[in-house]
Amino acid sequence: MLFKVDMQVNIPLDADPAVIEDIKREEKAYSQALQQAGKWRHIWRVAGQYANVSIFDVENAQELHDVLLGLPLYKFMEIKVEALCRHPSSIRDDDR
Ligand SMILES: O=C(O)CC1=CCC(=O)O1
Repeated sequence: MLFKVDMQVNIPLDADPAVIEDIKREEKAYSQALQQAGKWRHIWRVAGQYANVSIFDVENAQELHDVLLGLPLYKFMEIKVEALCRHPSSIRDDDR
């Protein structure tokens, strides 16, 4: 199943910069491993915001839930999820 996920990151102003840098490093590794596995299909920065728009390709909503709760930055995020389905005009074979 494909899902569009909007992630807005809100780091508290009083957070320890060294701790946050560690979490961001973990976040990058976590995200890139899921991208390599084909689960996190796309990630784009939203211009002008500390936010991204991502497309996930997972088995079901439970798997997406588990992936999102595992994000190292999860506790600093506002997350919005929308389920996607194939558009009748799509020419892509891998859209489901
Ligand atoms: O910077 C972000 O948008 C948060 C994030 C998600 C995956 C990643 O590597 O950074």
